[in-house]
Amino acid sequence: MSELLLALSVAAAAHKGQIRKGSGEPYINHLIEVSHLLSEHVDAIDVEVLQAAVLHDILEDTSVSREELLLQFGSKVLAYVEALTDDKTLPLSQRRDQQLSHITGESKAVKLIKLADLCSNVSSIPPSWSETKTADYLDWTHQVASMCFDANEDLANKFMSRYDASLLAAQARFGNAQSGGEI
Ligand SMILES: Nc1nc2c(ncn2[C@@H]2O[C@H](COP(=O)(O)OP(=O)(O)O)[C@@H](OP(=O)(O)OP(=O)(O)O)[C@H]2O)c(=O)[nH]1
Repeated sequence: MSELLLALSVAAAAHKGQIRKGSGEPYINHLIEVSHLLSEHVDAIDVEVLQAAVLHDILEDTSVSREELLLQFGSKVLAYVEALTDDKTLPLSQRRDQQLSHITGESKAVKLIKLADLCSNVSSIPPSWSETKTADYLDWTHQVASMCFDANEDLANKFMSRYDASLLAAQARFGNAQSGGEI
């Protein structure tokens, strides 16, 4: 318990001032949701996996270093977080290619966190996104999530129900393929 609270406290300080694109909520809410999804759907989950879930964006989006993570949380948590960290200097299409080529070979723990992250993201589509951007994002999250489905059936079902709901919401908003739209 205290280990998880330490991760939440470090993440809250590091992501201070950052907001979610979809809802405008504080970014920490997303990290809480991802760890909550894991604790709800995965039996006997290791605390290191929950800590890494809370810290999964910290190297990508804040100034916290690998050395600090190693010192405070150890090599296992650092390895999980590194596996979930994209190289933000690359263009989006290359980052996506890298994710697709790596995810199949990742550990069960990394796939669980990725699946929970995508569960959160798929039901938080920013209202400012265009039809094309929304359709592309839904397709992309489905591709990556599918590669993680073997990690946990319950979480896979959760992703699919949220994906279906978001697809319906997008179709209602933009119109579906029969009416000439892209979704
Ligand atoms: N769906 C969603 N995404 C949000 C939200 N707030 C932040 N994000 C982040 O934004 C990225 C998706 O937006 P992009 O495709 O980069 O598009 P944008 O910069 O034009 O907004 C994802 O990161 P990523 O590193 O590209 O992908 P991922 O591996 O985290 O999924 C996701 O983590 C939100 O409220 N909803």
